[in-house]
Amino acid sequence: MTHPAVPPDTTAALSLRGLWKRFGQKIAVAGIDLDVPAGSFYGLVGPNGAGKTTALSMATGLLRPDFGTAHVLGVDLWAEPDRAKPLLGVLPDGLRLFDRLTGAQLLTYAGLLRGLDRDTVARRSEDLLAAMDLTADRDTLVVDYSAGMTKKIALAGAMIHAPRVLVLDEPFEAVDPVSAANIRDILRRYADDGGTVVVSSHVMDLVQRMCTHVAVIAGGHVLDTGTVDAVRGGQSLEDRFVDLVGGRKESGGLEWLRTSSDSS
Ligand SMILES: Nc1ncnc2c1ncn2[C@@H]1O[C@H](COP(=O)(O)OP(=O)(O)OP(=O)(O)O)[C@@H](O)[C@H]1O
Repeated sequence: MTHPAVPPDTTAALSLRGLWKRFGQKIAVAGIDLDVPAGSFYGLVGPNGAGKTTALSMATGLLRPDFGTAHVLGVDLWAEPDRAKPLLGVLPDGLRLFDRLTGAQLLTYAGLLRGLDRDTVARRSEDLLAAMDLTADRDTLVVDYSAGMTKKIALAGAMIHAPRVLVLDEPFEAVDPVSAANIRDILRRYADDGGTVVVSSHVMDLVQRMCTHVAVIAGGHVLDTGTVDAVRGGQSLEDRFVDLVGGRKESGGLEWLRTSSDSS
């Protein structure tokens, strides 16, 4: 629940207090408090429908909360969006891109929109295309990219203005293992240099290996939060997640699905 008495942590990369969102009858996020330490690699995990995307959208200026606040490095996002948004790079869930642009054009567009000059945009675009292994496809229309390539160009677009905090919803979904490893290296270097990364993911193994901190969310609430080692407490993160969230089912009930020749 909300703790209005605990003020936001102004040293944190992200400090969420009492975030709340209702869609009709459905309470998607029911009072989330969370502090993401600056310089951390923070994983947000939770079952489908837990409220991760809704919480991240409210934390990054994409969806207005019903209640609560989000501070980015001490700046109140919803009170001062013009100051807070330059600090953020965001890869939203299901992002719609201008996919009739080429990869290179899309990065140019993202850089200019962020107020960078053309030379800086050109230099950073080439660096990012190389880092994402997309140089050979720089002049291909994004509509013709694969799902993984699209994810990578969107991630590059989120990084071009060198934000202090990167918030990435499922950044590794559909990305091949080699590209995923390259992206992990890029993100780890970014965090080592003082940047903060927040990722939502369903892949517990990846979060356990990659993240310093984790928050487990279910039913719109934070169930546990802290360093990955503290949260998993000697178990694998996956086992701890299942303990916390529950919901393992006996695999009965779908008898009709069993392929047998004697079905009528
Ligand atoms: N625009 C919307 N209108 C109505 N209900 C919504 C809307 N967005 C989200 N919800 C509901 O809010 C709840 C939380 O959704 P959300 O997308 O935040 O979950 P999630 O943790 O990101 O899930 P997943 O892991 O499946 O992506 C779900 O029950 C969802 O159906």
